[in-house]
Amino acid sequence: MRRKVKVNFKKPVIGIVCDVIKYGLNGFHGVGEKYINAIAHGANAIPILIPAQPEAQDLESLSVFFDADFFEQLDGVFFPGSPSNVEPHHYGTETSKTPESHDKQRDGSSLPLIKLAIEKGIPLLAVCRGMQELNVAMGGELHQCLFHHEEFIEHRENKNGTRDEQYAPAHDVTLSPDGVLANILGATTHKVNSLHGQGIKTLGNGLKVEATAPDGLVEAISGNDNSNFVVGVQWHPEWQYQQDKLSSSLFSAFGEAINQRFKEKNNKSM
Ligand SMILES: N[C@@H](CCC(=O)NCCCC(=O)O)C(=O)O
Repeated sequence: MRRKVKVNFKKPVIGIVCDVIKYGLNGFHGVGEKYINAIAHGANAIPILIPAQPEAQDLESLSVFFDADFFEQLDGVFFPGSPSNVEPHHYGTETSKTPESHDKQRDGSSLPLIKLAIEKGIPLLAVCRGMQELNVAMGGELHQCLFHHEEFIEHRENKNGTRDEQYAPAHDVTLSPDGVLANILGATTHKVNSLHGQGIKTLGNGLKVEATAPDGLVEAISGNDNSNFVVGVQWHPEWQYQQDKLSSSLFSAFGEAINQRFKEKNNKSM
């Protein structure tokens, strides 16, 4: 029988789900560095990278290790951005317009983990692809190519721009006056960066709109049960988060939510 391993960390721990990236013929599990930085220093938590669990070319399924018992020991979970797209069959569309950009293993990790985190009350923050996953996990649909729709402004970055140019503020968002983001910012408009080709088409169950772009596209969402921290943003708050009030406040608010869970867990086990 497998024994339950309990680790007592001195600080809150946030699990970050990995992408699976192919280098040559081999798969590597990884997370963009700027996300790890913002979780560690912006949310003040130990970042732990969670490998994708579904079986693959060189991997027997890891679900026996990364199960509900494991995830319940985390203080928070973070779903970072990625150039890959959620496979559309997860939201009821069989034909993919971007078949070259999928990451089946990440889908197979993120989507069940989002549902588990919400069910178990584990604080959750999701960025860009992560926000799209949050919507899909809750039964929502995505536009596969926003740029095929005339009603939307250009939400993609200029691929020829420098990194600073690509992550520079690109358009305004209007924050819902009674939402989590407006509350932590103390204002209802903000300028955000924009580096995505997909976007929310229909909203998932149990979610509410936190922010919209000038073209009406949903730019941020949250759980409509205020008892737990569940937030997803389409932009990239992790980019130079210290220099932007909404970004730094968002990571601090996530940090406060996970710290609260950390303290409650420690009190229970005393
Ligand atoms: N592929 C999706 C999601 C976009 C996204 O998450 N981009 C991240 C880019 C790299 C990074 O900064 O981590 C879409 O195009 O909508």
